[in-house]
Amino acid sequence: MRQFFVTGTGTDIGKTHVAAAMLRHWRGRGVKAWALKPVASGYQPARSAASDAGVLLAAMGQMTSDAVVGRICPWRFADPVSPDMAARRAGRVVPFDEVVEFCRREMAAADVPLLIEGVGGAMVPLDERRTVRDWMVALGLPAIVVCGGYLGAISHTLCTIEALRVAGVVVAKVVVNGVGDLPVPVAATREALLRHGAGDVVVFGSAEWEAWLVSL
Ligand SMILES: Nc1ncnc2c1ncn2[C@@H]1O[C@H](COP(=O)(O)OP(=O)(O)OP(=O)(O)O)[C@@H](O)[C@H]1O
Ligand SMILES: C[C@H](N)[C@H](N)CCCCCC(=O)O
Ligand SMILES: [Mg+2]
Repeated sequence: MRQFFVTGTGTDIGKTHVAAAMLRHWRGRGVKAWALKPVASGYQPARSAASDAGVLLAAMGQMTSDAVVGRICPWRFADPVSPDMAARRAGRVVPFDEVVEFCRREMAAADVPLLIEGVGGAMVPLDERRTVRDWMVALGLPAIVVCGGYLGAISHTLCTIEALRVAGVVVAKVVVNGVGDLPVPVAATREALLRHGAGDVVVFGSAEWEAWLVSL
């Protein structure tokens, strides 16, 4: 099954960037993959093309407009904060059961590869009780965990993986997306993660990454 939940160690870590690369890979091979970004905070309708959903739609070769974005991103909130807070500020809530139901419907209908991007890191609150991790547990999809190469990334990544595993979420792949000024080469971050039991770890854009994509 080529369905994955794309999460990460935090916000701005490259979940959308990695998911878009996967979509472009499939599209380049004539495979019409699909992606969802069901819940987004920091969404500006006037800048829909620059939103996560807009970037994913572009990678799928789809037109972007606020209306089209709504198809893959039904719950959009303006404030660029944790989705529970962004929803509250808008006088709304993130309707957890509806979000899960929306994803399940899309999963059941998909006869092409499907990616579901979370929001922020794996333990980001969706409402007063539930986090992204609860959403992942409800869907039961294998996870792609995107992490960085910054100083602190190793611990953040191991903590994220631990939090997922203890809840029964299968981590299919950890993707080290080391951008910017790095304290050590990304390969060294990967080696450290491997040594400490992170599982299957690849550096984004590496030969192993490409080989994995081809194997999917
Ligand atoms: N490998 C990379 N090379 C170049 N730019 C990158 C890379 N990874 C991420 N970026 C850029 O960094 C920014 C943050 O990445 P991205 O939007 O994918 O993060 P995210 O984890 O999806 O964030 P959010 O929590 O808001 O969903 C974007 O502008 C993206 O284009
Ligand atoms: C606005 C941002 N790009 C994401 N949509 C939301 C990130 C929430 C992070 C909350 C937290 O972990 O403290
Ligand atoms: Mg994103």
